[in-house]
Amino acid sequence: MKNIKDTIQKKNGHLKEKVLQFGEGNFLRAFVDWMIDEANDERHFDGSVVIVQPIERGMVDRINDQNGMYTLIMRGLENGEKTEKVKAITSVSRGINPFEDYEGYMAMAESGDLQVIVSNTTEAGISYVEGDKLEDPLPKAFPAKICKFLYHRYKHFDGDKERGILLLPVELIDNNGGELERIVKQYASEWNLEPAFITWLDEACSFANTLVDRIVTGYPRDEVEAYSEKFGYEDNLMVTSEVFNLWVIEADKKYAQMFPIQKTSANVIWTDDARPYKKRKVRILNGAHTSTVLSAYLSGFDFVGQFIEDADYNTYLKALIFDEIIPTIDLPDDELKAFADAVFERFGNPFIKHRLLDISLNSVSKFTARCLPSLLDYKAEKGVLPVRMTYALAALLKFYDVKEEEEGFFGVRENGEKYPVKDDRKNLQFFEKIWQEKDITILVERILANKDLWYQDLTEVEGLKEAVTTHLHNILTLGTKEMLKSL
Ligand SMILES: NC(=O)c1ccc[n+]([C@@H]2O[C@H](COP(=O)([O-])OP(=O)(O)OC[C@H]3O[C@@H](n4cnc5c(N)ncnc54)[C@H](O)[C@@H]3O)[C@@H](O)[C@H]2O)c1
Ligand SMILES: O=P(O)(O)OC[C@@H](O)[C@@H](O)[C@H](O)[C@H](O)CO
Repeated sequence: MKNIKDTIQKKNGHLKEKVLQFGEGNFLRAFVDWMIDEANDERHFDGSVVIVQPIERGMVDRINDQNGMYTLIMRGLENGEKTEKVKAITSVSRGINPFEDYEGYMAMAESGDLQVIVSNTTEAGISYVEGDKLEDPLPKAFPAKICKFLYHRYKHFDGDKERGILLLPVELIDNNGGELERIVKQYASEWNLEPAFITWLDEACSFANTLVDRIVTGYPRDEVEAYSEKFGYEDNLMVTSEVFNLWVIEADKKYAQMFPIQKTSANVIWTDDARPYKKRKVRILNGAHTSTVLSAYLSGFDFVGQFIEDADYNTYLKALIFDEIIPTIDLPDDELKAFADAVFERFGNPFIKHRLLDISLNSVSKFTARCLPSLLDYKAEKGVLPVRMTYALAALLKFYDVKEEEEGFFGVRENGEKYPVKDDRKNLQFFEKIWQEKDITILVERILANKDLWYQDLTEVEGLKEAVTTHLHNILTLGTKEMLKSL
């Protein structure tokens, strides 16, 4: 069977390369590149995307093998009706591996066509790494790479304010644009770059805070053959997602003219304040994922859709969202409830097979960022601890009862199956060691006291140690699901 590149005509081959994208993962390809594809189809943008691989191991070769093209399959319910929309995405002009083609990568800094930089380097990407230098061809930290790239551009164009860049990081951390800007400036100061460069960053560039929302389930492993048959071509980069999409961008409205993706059917909001949207989404949708999937996986489920169908998990999740998370968010009640109802519908999407093990990746930092704020706010407001959220923390501890083997760290679920646990190696080593402790009270105390995990000593939260110890004890004796039913 022929490949997509030999079957589909690249309709936008003539476009100017206006966007540089750090990250070649499923999410960006099913979200940003799709929006740009729509904007090109409707002749609002006329720009293509150059994808840069942010870390040494990646897949830009595979992207180039397909001439940047791939198929996006969007599936879901619209007004209760099942819907499937298929689109061959042709907005990506090419991929660059900067570890192999440094010149090609830096040439982009000199491009007069370039207007926008998008990034998704996971929650780990926007961070400071000590020791990165301007002389390093590719500094390790992503913000250091950006600082060097922008400095090169600034020098090349002699500080021309017309050559600034709109930066749109989509990493799911608080204040993503602000953080990227802060660390870029930290490197600029450490590297003694001239003050005029900082002025250029301030006046010609914009680091926008953004919030993204779309469930992207990636390569449809089990359905690839059927889809290839249907499309009449082979595509190694097929990606599946839900139909729902939302991109909230906090930036000056002038940028909406330059990058007019809101003119398409994509759901894009340009705003002065993205924080309420972010809080609502991260606490309700991502918080619900992280507080449920570990327990559900231990109980024997593999996909989100399965636990939504289960009466006990459904009841647990409703109470968790409506009684424990929503009261901690300061937004109109009807808006929050509408969003939560939509999340239930999205989790129950009959087409979406969202693997619990995929969602479980890096659950410690996810719990800290996505669940802990709700738990602590609830305690502060009501004076008592939220029972389901504390249960979720106990389930996390059980999920991280791991042992290291040659291929990584593994836990064992209640049906005896082994499962991989993926997280920071230091965290996993800590959990392996601590689980040798047989006294549950001591075990919980040591885990909650570890500030490297939670950025604070959780034993200082009144009653938390006791609540988690009781839940964990019951999980170990009654079983994860039996314990959940009793909440
Ligand atoms: N899949 C979704 O439903 C979804 C939705 C919204 C946001 N996201 C966010 O997108 C991120 C990636 O998800 P995906 O589905 O594209 O995964 P993926 O595995 O397909 O892609 C991961 C991407 O992250 C990059 N990356 C990994 N580690 C990095 C590091 N240390 N520094 C810099 N870059 C790094 C990789 O190069 C790759 O481009 C997740 O962290 C998630 O928070 C995902
Ligand atoms: O993608 P992660 O691994 O950061 O988190 C897992 C899910 O919670 C996440 O992918 C959601 O599906 C997504 O954030 C929806 O917009």
